[in-house]
Amino acid sequence: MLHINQVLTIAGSDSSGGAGIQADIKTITMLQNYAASVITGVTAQNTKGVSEVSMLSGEFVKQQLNDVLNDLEINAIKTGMLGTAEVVSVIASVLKEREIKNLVIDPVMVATSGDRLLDKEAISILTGRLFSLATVVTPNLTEAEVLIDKEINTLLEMEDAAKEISNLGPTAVLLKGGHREGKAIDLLYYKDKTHRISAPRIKTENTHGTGCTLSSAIASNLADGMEILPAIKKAKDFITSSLKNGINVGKGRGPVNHLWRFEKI
Ligand SMILES: Nc1ncnc2c1ncn2[C@@H]1O[C@H](COP(=O)(O)OP(=O)(O)OP(=O)(O)O)[C@@H](O)[C@H]1O
Ligand SMILES: Cc1ncc(COP(=O)(O)O)c(N)n1
Repeated sequence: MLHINQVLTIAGSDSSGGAGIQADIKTITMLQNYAASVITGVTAQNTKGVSEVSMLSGEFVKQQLNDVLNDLEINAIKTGMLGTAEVVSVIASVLKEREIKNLVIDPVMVATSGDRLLDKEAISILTGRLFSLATVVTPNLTEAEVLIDKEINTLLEMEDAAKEISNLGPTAVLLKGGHREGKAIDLLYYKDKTHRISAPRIKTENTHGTGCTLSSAIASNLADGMEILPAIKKAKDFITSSLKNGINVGKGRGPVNHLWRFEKI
């Protein structure tokens, strides 16, 4: 019987299919792993923005999570849109109790369109209770600015920020530079060292779901037993390729898109 590694995404649904749970399942599947999904909430959303968010109760999220973890052999977990303090609390309690090994936290706060996806009061619970369980946290520039309460402009400021965020307890911090100009440089702070993970900037409007795709790819690579640095580098190659293949779906920022050409190593 074929063995397949199992990856769980805990995130919200994007009705237009480009970000959130839908992006995660596509990514994990493309990387030839099995995707389970605990849904935290549902967004009414398209490529132009989010019109409505409806969150599930903490209790119902907990039930989904326990049902999955009681049955499947999950090798890695990624979290995306968590929405409320109640949901973040429940997830932190369950994951702490279960001693999860490979946990990637994408601290989704605001969609590219500017719509809020995490309540303000949930941020301190996210940083105080979930970050310390994480293998990697993957803030974008705006999220990092909220986390350290400082503006970040230069690469050196990005380095300092990644280091400062690592004080919140994750094993590694990948500060994404997708929203800057020039090369797409992400900064990894891991084991007291900074690494610049760089790729050419792809000229495209179709960037919906880049953060979700990157964090799912990292989780999937960790599930395969890869170490943190190669798992992140391979995920960066994956998102760069998926950006090159972005498709014109919808009238706003279209989704990234994957080609069937990634062989398992
Ligand atoms: N135009 C681009 N060309 C190349 N790489 C990019 C581009 N835009 C984003 N990236 C890369 O995509 C990944 C996601 O980064 P980004 O900063 O966009 O995260 P995000 O804001 O969380 O994503 P999202 O836009 O989905 O919210 C990073 O590796 C980043 O460097
Ligand atoms: C359900 C959900 N989760 C995450 C994002 C962030 O992705 P993006 O910043 O690309 O809009 C989103 N838009 N929707």
